[in-house]
Amino acid sequence: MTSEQITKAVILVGGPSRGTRFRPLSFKTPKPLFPVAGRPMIYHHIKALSQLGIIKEVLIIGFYEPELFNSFIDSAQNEFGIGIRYLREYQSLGTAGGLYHFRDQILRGSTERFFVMNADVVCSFPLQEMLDSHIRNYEKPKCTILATTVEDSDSAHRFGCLVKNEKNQVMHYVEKPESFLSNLISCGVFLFENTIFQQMKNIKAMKEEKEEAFGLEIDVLRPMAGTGQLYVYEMEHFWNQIKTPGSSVSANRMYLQSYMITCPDLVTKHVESGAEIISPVYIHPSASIHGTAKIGPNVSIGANAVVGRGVRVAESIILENVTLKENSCILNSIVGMDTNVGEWARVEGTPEPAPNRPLTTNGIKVPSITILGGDISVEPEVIIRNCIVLPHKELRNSYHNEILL
Ligand SMILES: Nc1nc2c(ncn2[C@@H]2O[C@H](COP(=O)(O)OP(=O)(O)O[C@H]3O[C@H](CO)[C@@H](O)[C@H](O)[C@@H]3O)[C@@H](O)[C@H]2O)c(=O)[nH]1
Repeated sequence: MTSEQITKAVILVGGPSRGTRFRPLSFKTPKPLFPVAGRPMIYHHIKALSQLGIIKEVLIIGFYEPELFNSFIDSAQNEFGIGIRYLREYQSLGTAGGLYHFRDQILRGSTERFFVMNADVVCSFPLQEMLDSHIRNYEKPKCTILATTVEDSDSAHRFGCLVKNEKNQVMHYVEKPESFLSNLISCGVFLFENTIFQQMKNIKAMKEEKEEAFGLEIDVLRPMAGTGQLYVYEMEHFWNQIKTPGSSVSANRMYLQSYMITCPDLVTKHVESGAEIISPVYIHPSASIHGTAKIGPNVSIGANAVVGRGVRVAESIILENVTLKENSCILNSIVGMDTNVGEWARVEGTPEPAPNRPLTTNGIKVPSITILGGDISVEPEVIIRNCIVLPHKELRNSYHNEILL
């Protein structure tokens, strides 16, 4: 086997009925295109795939309207020189259902094997290492799963949990187990041999009879555990899920910090006005930053944003067409597009302590990052702290720990 035989990759993006925990940020932009480190979430997947140098085509599979992806696909094809297509499921077919439905497209051109990546992960994507171990070390793998160890055993139950042997073969796989199985979890990135579709054919027939959803993890991977065909590649660098808006702020930080070392062209080192930049930061070239502003660390600022005199921004994502007026301060927050923050206003949150915890406890909102959903006006001098604000609001007073509908 040689690595040249790899030709394809699939990114599973789901559709509008999924990713509800990501609201209000997914109202205008589909979650897979939400900007993290200044680029759409799945840009980072495609960038990593392009660095392998052998991927001929990336198929984005989901049940969003195809038009939503057109301009992203055009610009990513130009940048990376890889064919990229969006394939739409007529309805949610499940994580294996979409793959199986489009198997002819995936296999077209004699595809030997293909990556499958969940869209909603932030990851250092050690794809070359994963591919090398799949090819070199293993006897007869049908699939290799990218895995990582979570330190906090209490959170392992939110993922696919794996038990492996000394040959890195998966002996047990349980998707989101009710009781503790293992700290080794699936990162939602897989490498399949093309023969997987023969296996899927039989399972699919049974599923159709029962009219059940067809899931990659439960229906395909779990039965492969203990058969010697399912392997694991354990990664060392950063990985996380992006389920909540808070996790997109951590994802922003992880990509910016990593690009500062691996890809310095993707971060901004200085701006013409001479504003103080505390790296890592990404600022869109069309944004205007006053020379007395102080930006960073871990900030991304979108197109046409205007950042005024004396503004302070740290640990935040500022989307396009946002205006931050004189001496306003934004910390641990996401400011949605077309928002205006008045002079001396403060928008601040609390870094997410534990991802996926409930929004409220006993009816009281738990402190978290602040999210201004978009098209919001924050009047001068008000303080918005630990709040989630839905779009199209005028905030004339200060609010703490509230969800403003
Ligand atoms: N095309 C398509 N995509 C889908 C569908 N359903 C979900 N997806 C996409 O498939 C990915 C997995 O989503 P979920 O099914 O919601 O699973 P999860 O809770 O994120 O858990 C998965 O990822 C974890 C790592 O982040 C894994 O640990 C876990 O085992 C599993 O693979 C996401 O990118 C989601 O958008 C579908 O019907 N069709």
